[in-house]
Amino acid sequence: MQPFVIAPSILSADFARLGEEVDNVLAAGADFVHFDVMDNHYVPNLTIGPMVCAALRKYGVTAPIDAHLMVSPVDRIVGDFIEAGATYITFHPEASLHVDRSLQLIREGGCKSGLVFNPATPLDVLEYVMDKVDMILLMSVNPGFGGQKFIPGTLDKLRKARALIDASGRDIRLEIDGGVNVNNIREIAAAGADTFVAGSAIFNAPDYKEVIEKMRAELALARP
Ligand SMILES: O=C(CO)[C@H](O)[C@H](O)COP(=O)(O)O
Repeated sequence: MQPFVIAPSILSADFARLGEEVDNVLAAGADFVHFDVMDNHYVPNLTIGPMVCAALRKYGVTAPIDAHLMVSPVDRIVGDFIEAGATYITFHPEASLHVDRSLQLIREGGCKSGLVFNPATPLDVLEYVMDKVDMILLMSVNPGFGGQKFIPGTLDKLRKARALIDASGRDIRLEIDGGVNVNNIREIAAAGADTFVAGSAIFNAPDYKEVIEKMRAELALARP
């Protein structure tokens, strides 16, 4: 299993001070920057796009940027995120007409690729593209908004995804996104996740370092 990674979702950051917020959360111990892209079409909200990703790189952010595309269509915007300096590009299989091609586009651009599954979306498609994904992201809320409650049924789905990854023998990250906090992160890790997106739990806290340290202490108990 891969080392644990904490990926704060900048959806809950103060957009007016985004560069500073990203600096602060990385200085507080975060590993990745989780970058939520919403198009007011695939999901009922509108956020940030490749220009903001490029701006963060220009500002000096060197940490991996994990771009979660909640957009449809997918392929048209993939090249822009590759250019903008994204590290991972993940998308929802139902949002792409040609899942295999979208994954190839991401890899050919030099980025790591991944698929995202909503709470009620089955994992079936993985059977055919396991060799083309570097990350599997399970949504533990319905996508579109931060600050929602973790859907407990996701724990079983995590166990299924973990079994698929282990059976594949490949180094694929298993990321979880939605309602992750200090109180549930250990149970989520025990179910198989290794990469943890947390938005409101980190950015709504007065001290980012304290929350991230508490999360790491819980993770250490999940995998002693
Ligand atoms: O993708 C998302 C919503 O679609 C967010 O990343 C996610 O919900 C994180 O926010 P929080 O930790 O507050 O639940």
